Amino acid sequence: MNQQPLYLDKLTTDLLEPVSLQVKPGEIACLSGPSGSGKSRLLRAIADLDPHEGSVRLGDYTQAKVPAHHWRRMVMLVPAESAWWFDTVGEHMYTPQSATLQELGLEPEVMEWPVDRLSSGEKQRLALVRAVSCEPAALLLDEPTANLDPDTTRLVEHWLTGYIREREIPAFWVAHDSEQIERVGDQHLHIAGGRLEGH
Ligand SMILES: Nc1ncnc2c1ncn2[C@@H]1O[C@H](COP(=O)(O)OP(=O)(O)OP(=O)(O)O)[C@@H](O)[C@H]1O
Repeated sequence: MNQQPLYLDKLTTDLLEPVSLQVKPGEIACLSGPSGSGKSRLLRAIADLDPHEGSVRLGDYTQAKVPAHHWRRMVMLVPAESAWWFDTVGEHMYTPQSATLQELGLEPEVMEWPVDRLSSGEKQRLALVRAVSCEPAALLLDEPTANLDPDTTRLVEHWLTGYIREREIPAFWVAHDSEQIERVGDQHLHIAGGRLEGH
C-alpha cells in the first residue's frame, strides 16, 4: 500500500484554479498562503471531504472509485483542530503506539487519560499518533505544529519527517513559518490570488 505517489489532476475547488501536480513517495509538499486562501479546503478536497472537480489518485487508486471511508483511511487528513468522540485517548487508536508516544514526548499513561483533560498541544500530537495508528498511505497535515512550543515543534518535525521518509508515503504539510518550510519541505507550494504556484 505504501510507496505510491499522490497525483492531483486538474483538481479544482471553488477557491482555486485547477491544480495538477505529483507528490512522490517519501516527499513532503509544504503548502503556504494567506489565511482564508483555501489551504485547508484543498486538503479536504484531496481527502474527499469537500466537493471538488478533477481527480486525485494514489498510485493506481482513483479517489472517485474508492469508497470514501476507505480513501480517507489511506489518504489521512490530520486537521488543525482534531475531533475526539470517545471518552479516553486509547479508545481512538487502531494499533498500539507506545514507541511513537515516547518519541513525541508523551507518557504511556496518556492512553488512559480522558480526552477532556488534554492540552491543545497534547491533542495535536495525539491526533498525529491516532493518524499513524491507521497506517495511512498518504498524509495531509494541516498546521501540525500550530499549538506547540519551539522544542516540541522540533521534536514533532523530526518524528514526522522520519516517519514520512521511512514509510515512503507522500505528504502535504500546511505551514506558515518559512523556516519550518525550509527545514521539512521537499517542495514548496504557495497559494496567491486563487492560484497554486511552486516556489
Ligand atoms: N464549508 C464551507 N463552505 C463555504 N466556505 C467555507 C467552508 N469552509 C470554509 N470556508 C471558507 O473558505 C475559505 C478558505 O478556508 P480555508 O479553511 O481553506 O482557509 P486556509 O487557507 O486554510 O486558512 P487558515 O490559514 O486561516 O487556516 C474561508 O474564507 C472560509 O471561511
